[in-house]
Amino acid sequence: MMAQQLNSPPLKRQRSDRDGQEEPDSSEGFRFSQEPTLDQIRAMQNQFSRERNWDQFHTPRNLLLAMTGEVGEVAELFQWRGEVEEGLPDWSEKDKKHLSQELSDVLIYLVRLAEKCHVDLPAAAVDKIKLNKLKYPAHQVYGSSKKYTEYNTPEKNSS
Ligand SMILES: Nc1ccn([C@H]2C[C@H](O)[C@@H](COP(=O)(O)OP(=O)(O)OP(=O)(O)O)O2)c(=O)n1
Repeated sequence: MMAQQLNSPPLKRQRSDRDGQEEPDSSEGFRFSQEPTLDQIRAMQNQFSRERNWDQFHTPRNLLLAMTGEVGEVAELFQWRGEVEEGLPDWSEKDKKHLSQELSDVLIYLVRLAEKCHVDLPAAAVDKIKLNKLKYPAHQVYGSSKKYTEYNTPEKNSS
C-alpha cells in the first residue's frame, strides 16, 4: 500500500477553526493511503509477534527503548545535511526508501507500545488535537511558535 504522492485527486477542503471557513490541506498534494488504519497496523504487528513467540519481548519498556532507537536511526538520516525541503527533492531514492523504512519502524513500535499500554491511539490523538486547539487558539497564535505557557489561554495550566 503506497502513499499517494503523484496524480492524487484534489485534496478535500477541510474545516478550519481559525475563521470557520473551509481551507485546503496545506501539504502540497500529498496525503496518506486510506488503509491500513492504525488498528490494522496494530493487528498486523500483533500477528507478526505471535507467530514468532515475541510477545515475551514486547513489554512496554522494551518497546519504548526499541522505538527510541528507531527514532535515532531516523535522526541519523537527517544529520549533517542542513535543512531539507518538503518532499526531500534533493534526496536519492535510496535514502528516501531508507527513511520510509525507519519511519515505519518508529510507527510500528509506537502502535505496539500503545497497544501494550491499552492506549487507543487514534482516539487519543483526536482528543489531543482538540486539546491543542484549545491551548493554541488560531486567532491568538497565528504565525507565532511561542509555547502555550506564554499565552493567557484557558488551557494554560493543563497538559
Ligand atoms: N524484537 C523485535 C525485533 C524487530 N521487530 C520488528 C519491528 C521493526 O519494524 C523491525 C526492527 O527490526 P531491526 O531491529 O532489525 O531494525 P532495523 O530494521 O532498523 O534494522 P537495522 O538496525 O539493521 O537498520 O522489526 C520486532 O517487532 N520485534
